[in-house]
Amino acid sequence: MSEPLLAIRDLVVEFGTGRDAVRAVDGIDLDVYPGETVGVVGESGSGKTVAMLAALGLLPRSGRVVRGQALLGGTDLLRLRRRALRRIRGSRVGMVFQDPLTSLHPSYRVLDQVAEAVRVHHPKLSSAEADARAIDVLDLVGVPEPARRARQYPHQWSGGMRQRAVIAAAIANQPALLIADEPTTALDVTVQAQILDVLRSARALTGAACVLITHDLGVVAELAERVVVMYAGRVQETGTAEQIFRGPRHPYTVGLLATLPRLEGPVLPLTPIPGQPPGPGERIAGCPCRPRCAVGRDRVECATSRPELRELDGTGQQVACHCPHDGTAS
Ligand SMILES: Nc1ncnc2c1ncn2[C@@H]1O[C@H](COP(=O)(O)OP(=O)(O)OP(=O)(O)O)[C@@H](O)[C@H]1O
Repeated sequence: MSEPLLAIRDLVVEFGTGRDAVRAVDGIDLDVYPGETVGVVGESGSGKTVAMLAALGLLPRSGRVVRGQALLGGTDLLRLRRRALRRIRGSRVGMVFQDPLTSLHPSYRVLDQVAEAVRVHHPKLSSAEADARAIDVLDLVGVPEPARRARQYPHQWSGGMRQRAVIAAAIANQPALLIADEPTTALDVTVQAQILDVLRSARALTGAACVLITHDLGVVAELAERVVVMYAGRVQETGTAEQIFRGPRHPYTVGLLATLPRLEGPVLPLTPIPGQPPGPGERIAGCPCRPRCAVGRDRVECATSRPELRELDGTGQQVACHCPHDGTAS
């Protein structure tokens, strides 16, 4: 395999300080290879967003990286100065967040905002050239009549069209990496499939690798080649989409999959995973999944020792569990 484009190593992120510090990301490793899509899944609060924000130098003031590396093409983003990082964001890395309204400024025309994304990284372009490039990209992401529509303001666009504009701004500079954080969650169900299609074609057009952060395994099944399952700030399982969907080894992943509606076979009621994730700042001695795990709930080892992420049988699939599933059922 080639070198990873993005390699996150032992990343630890905390909010607050001293005894009140809350560890949101607790030593994760994550590799993204050129051109691939990695789905990062987990329930709300599992640390997916914070991990990526930390890697890109976008943590809110109360958050800090305690240790770790985020290597993009070998350069540690966590050691870069703000200006250098800003240059990388929007050029080598494009970002799409959940709510397009918060990514677009309400008082500027869509055209100005996409053209600005172009101009920041190509300062020598004239404004007419940047506008033309912006209109081309809006066309690529499926905005109808882009030359006319782009002169409107975000509030004149539907949610789905606004997300297309955000995707256009994210890919305008041909990034090597696209980070999409819950890109369809705020949208109407009918529009979600269209936006997934737009992401798929954005990926194909740019050849960018993609980190797709979502709590929705259905979205991951549609787009990702590899899957990382997070819980309580840690990676619990990782493997190819095929491995995770057909032979999950971590009881938590098995539970997550049971919450997925099935298109084939009898219609079964959805089974939520019983219980709640650990609260922020809760100290965990053993496996963080144990209180919600039918397999490990009463095992002493699960209560006392933290399972490390390890490869089980030479397939590349890794799991952090003392008593993994045998992988024969999903
Ligand atoms: N601004 C903040 N201040 C304090 N703690 C925070 C802040 N943002 C996140 N956290 C902490 O980090 C944890 C992980 O949050 P994160 O947003 O990464 O979760 P997530 O898996 O992306 O879930 P969601 O899908 O709900 O965003 C949260 O449970 C919370 O304890």
